[in-house]
Amino acid sequence: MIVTRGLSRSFGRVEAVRGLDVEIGAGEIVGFLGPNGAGKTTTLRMLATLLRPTDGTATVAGHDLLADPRGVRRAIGYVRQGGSADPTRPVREELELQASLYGLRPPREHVARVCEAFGLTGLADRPPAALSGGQRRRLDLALGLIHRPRVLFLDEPTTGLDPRTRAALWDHVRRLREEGTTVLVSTHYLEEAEALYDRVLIIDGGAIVADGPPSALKSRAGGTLGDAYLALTADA
Ligand SMILES: Nc1ncnc2c1ncn2[C@@H]1O[C@H](COP(=O)(O)OP(=O)(O)OP(=O)(O)O)[C@@H](O)[C@H]1O
Repeated sequence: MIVTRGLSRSFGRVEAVRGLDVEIGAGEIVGFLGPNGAGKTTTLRMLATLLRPTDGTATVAGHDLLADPRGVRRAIGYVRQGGSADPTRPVREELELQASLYGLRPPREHVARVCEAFGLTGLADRPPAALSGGQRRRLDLALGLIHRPRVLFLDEPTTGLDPRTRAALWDHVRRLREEGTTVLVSTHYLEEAEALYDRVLIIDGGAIVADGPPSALKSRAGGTLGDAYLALTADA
């Protein structure tokens, strides 16, 4: 579902992502871990066609990033770190607009269900500017999921969420797995990676330093996933 070959991106002299070769199958839920500045966001932005690779290539849901970026965009949802909601448009309208951008005319009930799943029902008439940080994050997630993408990229989705909303997001990701959605999630929460992800990719200095199920990384390190992470990544 996601295949990268030598995918690379430099910013001037900074090699943010260096020759990524990764294959992620349909329905896999993959955690993307790594220190600050390791290259996670840069990778996700390239896969979402928001940033052009300086070298290498990738396909997402069978569409080539460079040859068919529109095909990629139609197949994916992308929830970026800062969120992308229009601060002035009320939540319900924003969700309906997002769905229509993907050619969907969802019945009101679908939008209502998504609002319910992310605790937005009572907030649907408010603009994002009038939401708390965590409520806005929930809207970002709802916007990324409303059109039921086959591939979902989540950039630190649970940062700033309260424990209940975080648990609700986890439930949602488990449901997506049952529906066969492929999800690549960057996170700094190791307990989340252990509880939720089939597989973990650890990136450091722009290169993948580990790739496998959390249990395999733990047994290789002879300790916790935290021990494995610390052994595999360099001090900043
Ligand atoms: N627009 C840019 N111009 C110059 N350098 C950039 C740019 N965007 C990212 N970088 C650099 O590329 C490297 C990778 O950054 P990236 O945002 O991908 O890291 P990350 O793993 O997502 O980090 P974090 O966990 O802090 O979100 C860093 O050294 C960063 O400073």
